[in-house]
Amino acid sequence: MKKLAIIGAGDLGQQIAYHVAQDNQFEVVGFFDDFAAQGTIVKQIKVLGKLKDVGNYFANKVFDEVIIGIGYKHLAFREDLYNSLKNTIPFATFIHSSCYVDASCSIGKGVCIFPGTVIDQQVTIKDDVFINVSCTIAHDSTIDRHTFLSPRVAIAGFVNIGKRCSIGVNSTVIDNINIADDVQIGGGTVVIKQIEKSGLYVGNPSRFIR
Ligand SMILES: CC(=O)SCCNC(=O)CCNC(=O)[C@H](O)C(C)(C)COP(=O)(O)OP(=O)(O)OC[C@H]1O[C@@H](n2cnc3c(N)ncnc32)[C@H](O)[C@@H]1OP(=O)(O)O
Repeated sequence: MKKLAIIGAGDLGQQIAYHVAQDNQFEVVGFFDDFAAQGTIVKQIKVLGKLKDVGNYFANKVFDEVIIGIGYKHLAFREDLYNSLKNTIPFATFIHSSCYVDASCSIGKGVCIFPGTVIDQQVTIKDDVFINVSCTIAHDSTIDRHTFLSPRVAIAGFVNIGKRCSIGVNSTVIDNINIADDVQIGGGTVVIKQIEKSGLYVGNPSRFIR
């Protein structure tokens, strides 16, 4: 079994560690976190070091692959971190075994998909996307890099979601919609029109608030 390290020992990192271990896909060997002391035990998993230490631990074969457990409030940081490591450290792709992902889909590196998600035909999920529990992504849609889907997001067919977007819990995006980069969607939002500029959108139908 491959050995996995997780960057971020906070809530999201801990949830990833739980699902990965419970699903028996990787052996989780430790966290890297700039805000937790080296050697601290978090949910029975050791903090191996800071982010600057990732390369050394990989060189010493402590882990085989890494995944990022940094949440939706820090997507630009996530992108920088991913780009700084991607040429030297292998990123894991974790798809919980309870998900249905059609064989025609393309799933990038560093992608993490929590239990119960359904992804239909010809969907593209680019690198470092995080998808929380029970999302539905219908056919021919694309989720671009470093985007975060909260629980139970529903995305219809032929939808394109940009980079570094955060889609709130239980939101809906109807078919043939394009959402720009750096868009944040509040919980329960219903998107029925194109979103062409970055910012925060809420409500049914969605409206720009800032
Ligand atoms: C496993 C997990 O937990 S993953 C994380 C899941 N979490 C989420 O999905 C959270 C999504 N976050 C939200 O929905 C938040 O309300 C945000 C980010 C949209 C806005 O938060 P804030 O910046 O604090 O905005 P604030 O609460 O001041 O609201 C601004 C206005 O938008 C409205 N508003 C805020 N959120 C929503 C919403 N989800 N739907 C409709 N209206 C909303 C407010 O009523 C307010 O309207 P008003 O100016 O007419 O009074």
